[in-house]
Amino acid sequence: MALTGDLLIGGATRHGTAGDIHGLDAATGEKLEPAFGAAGPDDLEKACALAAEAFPIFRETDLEARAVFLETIAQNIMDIGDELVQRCVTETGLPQARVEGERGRTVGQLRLFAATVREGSFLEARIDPAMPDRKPMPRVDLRLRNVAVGPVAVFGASNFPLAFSVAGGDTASALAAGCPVVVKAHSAHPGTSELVGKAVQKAVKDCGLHEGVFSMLFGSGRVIGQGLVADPRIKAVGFTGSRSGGTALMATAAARSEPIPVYAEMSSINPVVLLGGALAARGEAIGKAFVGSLTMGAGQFCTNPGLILAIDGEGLESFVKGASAALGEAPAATMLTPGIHEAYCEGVKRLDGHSQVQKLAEGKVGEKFQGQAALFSTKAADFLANPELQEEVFGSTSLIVRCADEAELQKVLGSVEGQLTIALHMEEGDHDDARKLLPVLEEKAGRILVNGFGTGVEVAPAMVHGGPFPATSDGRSTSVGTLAIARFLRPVSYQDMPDALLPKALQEANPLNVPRRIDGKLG
Ligand SMILES: NC(=O)C1=CN([C@@H]2O[C@H](COP(=O)(O)OP(=O)(O)OC[C@H]3O[C@@H](n4cnc5c(N)ncnc54)[C@H](OP(=O)(O)O)[C@@H]3O)[C@@H](O)[C@H]2O)C=CC1
Ligand SMILES: O=C(O)CCC(=O)C(=O)O
Repeated sequence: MALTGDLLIGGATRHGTAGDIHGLDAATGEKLEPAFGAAGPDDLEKACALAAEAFPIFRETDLEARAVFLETIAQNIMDIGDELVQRCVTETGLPQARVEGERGRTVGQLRLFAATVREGSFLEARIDPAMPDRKPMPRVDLRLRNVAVGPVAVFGASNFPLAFSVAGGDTASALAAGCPVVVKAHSAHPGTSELVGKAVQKAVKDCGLHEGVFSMLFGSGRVIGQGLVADPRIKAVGFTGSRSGGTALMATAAARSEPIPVYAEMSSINPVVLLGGALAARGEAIGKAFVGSLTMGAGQFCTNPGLILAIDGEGLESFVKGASAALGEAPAATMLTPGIHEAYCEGVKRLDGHSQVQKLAEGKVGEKFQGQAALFSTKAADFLANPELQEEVFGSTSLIVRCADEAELQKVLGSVEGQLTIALHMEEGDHDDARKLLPVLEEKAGRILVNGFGTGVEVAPAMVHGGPFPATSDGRSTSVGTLAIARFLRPVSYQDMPDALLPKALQEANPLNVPRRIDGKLG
């Protein structure tokens, strides 16, 4: 399919006239064709108007029809074939196998949401039947279900050009909830975005849905992205990216005359705690495994292990030995954009130049836009005294914090900001120490994992890919897994509503056959 660089506004395509955006070859920095036309105010207006028009119809689509729509998107993405993989590899510098794997994850995610919609428990249907004879007061008939919140703005992420982008988890969960979506495409992979966007647009048509269910705009975040979040027809936002971008959108959403929720996944350094028994038993092996996680995808994962915590001693030295040896062999890797590469190099330079930080090891030197992995170390007291050492360096760099004892380890954990993940490495003999740490780990992170690393998030019902600020803007939510749908739903209660007027999910005969909690019990 020849790329056109057009905006997708409902069922139409049109070339934006507010400036040109070019994808870049991530490996060389060269401009790629075609030029993508940035959206202007009229395009934004049209996309939001169509989304608002589609909303009342789309939110009441049959569950089966909505599930088929999600499956059709998945199939249409697969039908693009190799062209999608090749364009994505060129625009992002990610290896082909990774892009193919991510495509599998993306379509798997869409199909999982289709199954979630069919199953129906996301509606949270509850019925508390009337008790006319209750004394001293009769009880009213109360019925509750979730409804979609309204049109959702989705910001594609640079580092997961498929799974967290145009048809990624935010879009899939918003559509599953019954919300039309307007995507602000990430300028780092516009060709990939157009191909996937057209697959979604075609699915809307294939399934006979209102054209306003999906639109996609190119343009600068500060202009078109801000305009989208400020538009009164948008009722929620999904975002994955930088802390500065996420917090800017939170401020815009909060300043509206009708404030709306922003679900932004932003900054996390994902502490890895190495307990004594594990270090003694297999410190070197953990060090080697850690480098695998650190360098995966050039370290451009929000779950990247950016902080290692352990009590100083022989065990930690064996970890350092294993990690340093593996890191020395780690090839440099092309980063997503020249800007992200530059930010990474600056971050590494900052750590390298810090008077309280020592460099322990480096990966192989690379070419122009390739990131060289690095491992640093500092003392816990210095880490506590220098809060800037907590700042995320987005890429393959990590900092070891050497603690004097358990109390200092607890103190360091208590000082870190909210995280997506915290990993514990332990043996059975470490259970007592781990038990003492669990309360602070629960307070700090959305996912606590054992003897592993946070990279490579499973898309599953029990997954939490979230965490307290700044990991996300709302630690009560997840952007991965079936629970992600809850971000785009709100409960409505119906009191003494005649059966004929009730939504199907709450009618006495349960015509949708959805799970319901009757008088507090699942029936
Ligand atoms: N923790 C994580 O998961 C991730 C963190 N990052 C961090 O972000 C840095 C830059 O990467 P990038 O992916 O471009 O992330 P950004 O946050 O810069 O961009 C993400 C999206 O938000 C838009 N945007 C950025 N700033 C604003 C703003 N003030 N108002 C409205 N929209 C905005 C961007 O548009 P436009 O590009 O047009 O400005 C883009 O579409 C990385 O170096 C890394 O530090 C990146 C990816 C993931
Ligand atoms: O680790 C993963 O698979 C997902 C990571 C992620 O959400 C991100 O890097 O933005």
